[in-house]
Amino acid sequence: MRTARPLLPWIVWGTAAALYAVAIINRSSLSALGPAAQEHFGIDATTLATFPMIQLIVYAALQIPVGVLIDRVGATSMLLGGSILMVLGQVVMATVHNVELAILARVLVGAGDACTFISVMRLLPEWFALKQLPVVSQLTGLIGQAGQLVSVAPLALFVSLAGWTSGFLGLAAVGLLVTILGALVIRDRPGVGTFAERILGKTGKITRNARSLGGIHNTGTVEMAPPSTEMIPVMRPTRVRGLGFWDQARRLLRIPGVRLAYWVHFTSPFASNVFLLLWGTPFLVGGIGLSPAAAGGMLSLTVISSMFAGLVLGPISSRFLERRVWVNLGIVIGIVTAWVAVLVWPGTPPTWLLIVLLVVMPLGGPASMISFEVLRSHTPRSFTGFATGLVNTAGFTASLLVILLIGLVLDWQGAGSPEDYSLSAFRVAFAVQIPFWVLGIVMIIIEQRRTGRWMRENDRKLR
Ligand SMILES: NCCCC[C@H](N)C(=O)NCC(=O)O
Repeated sequence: MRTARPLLPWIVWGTAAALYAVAIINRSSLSALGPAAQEHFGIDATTLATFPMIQLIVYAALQIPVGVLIDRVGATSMLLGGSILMVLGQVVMATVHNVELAILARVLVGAGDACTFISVMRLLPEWFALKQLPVVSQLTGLIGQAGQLVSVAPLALFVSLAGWTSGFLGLAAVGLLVTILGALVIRDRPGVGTFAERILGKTGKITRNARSLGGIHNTGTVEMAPPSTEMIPVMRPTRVRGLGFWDQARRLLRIPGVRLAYWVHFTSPFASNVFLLLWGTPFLVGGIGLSPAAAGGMLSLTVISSMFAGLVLGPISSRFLERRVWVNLGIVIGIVTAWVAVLVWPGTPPTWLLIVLLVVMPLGGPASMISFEVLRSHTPRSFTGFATGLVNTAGFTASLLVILLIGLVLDWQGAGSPEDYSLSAFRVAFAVQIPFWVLGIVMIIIEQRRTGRWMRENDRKLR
């Protein structure tokens, strides 16, 4: 039973969330620096577009391996290791002029980024009560979003003032500072030493005092109940240790709640990822006919909307546990409706409709965090890293596929470059999202039913 309300969980979380915010700054560091990057490396727009794509592919491909490693070596080590990879990536980015090495830099950034979010998510249930988790998870997403804000105007300003090399070295230095802070502050769970303590072989007073906050891991007895849907008899940590990758995957995927979490994450965030990562500005400028400045203004709506939703959805999903998947589904249906209205509108969609789209679509990001709540309710702790990696792959795979398909459909219509963009070509191209939504919605409904049946059959209650 947790006995006190100490500050340490919040300090650990705050530091981990700062590492996540820096990861997001690194992730999107090229988003406002496209022209500067083209000039620095002497590359065309197509080569520039491969940078975020490669980064995303590396990110998505590493989710499951990183999740497995988190379960083996702990979230703190992976979080700090990821941060060091991003520091190295940005140092390479700062110092090379060669495009191949710049791609290597983006691979390092993508790999480091892949370690961050799921490590932070893995730390949370060790430090917070179940009831607090939805709010703390949403706050984590919100802080990441703040990182996104920094990576747009402030970073571009900094690089334009300090120059390319100093700008990226500055970013690497910030990364190194938060990594050092993380090594001094973050602990896998109460009672376990910080990274620095473990290296030095010493356990400080704060760590020793924090033991009383711990549950299952410190004493060997279950002081804090695991999620009530946990399959304790089959999946105790001691037995799991020897399981191979495929055995773990099979056992996880046999749990309907894990599959449900996967589809929730698959369905909700891809529309806004696709829009913000690549196709939003080309659509607003080349399709709708807005000026780049007006398009930028419209895009900033997405950040505000997503941050607001992050604040609201945490308490909602904590309060309405049984209905959280329906909340997610409602948001997805809202996104689909807004998009379909834009796609079928005769002529250029009016500004109010575009505003509705740009307010509703980004709700999918915070809504996707509900998948991690669902996951937590159904996954044994010893599998959480793996399961979080698996679920986090879903939305990013969908995003990558949709990004690629939109490009292909534009090319297929002969509208693949800015001078050939047209609203009608974008309409056809953005329609590739529809089968992804249909698949996701159908699978959510199927897995939600299976999960309900599984819970009734196993006499489980959702917590
Ligand atoms: N406030 C938006 C949070 C979106 C979270 C997103 N669905 C996600 O899974 N993010 C993973 C990451 O690495 O950022």
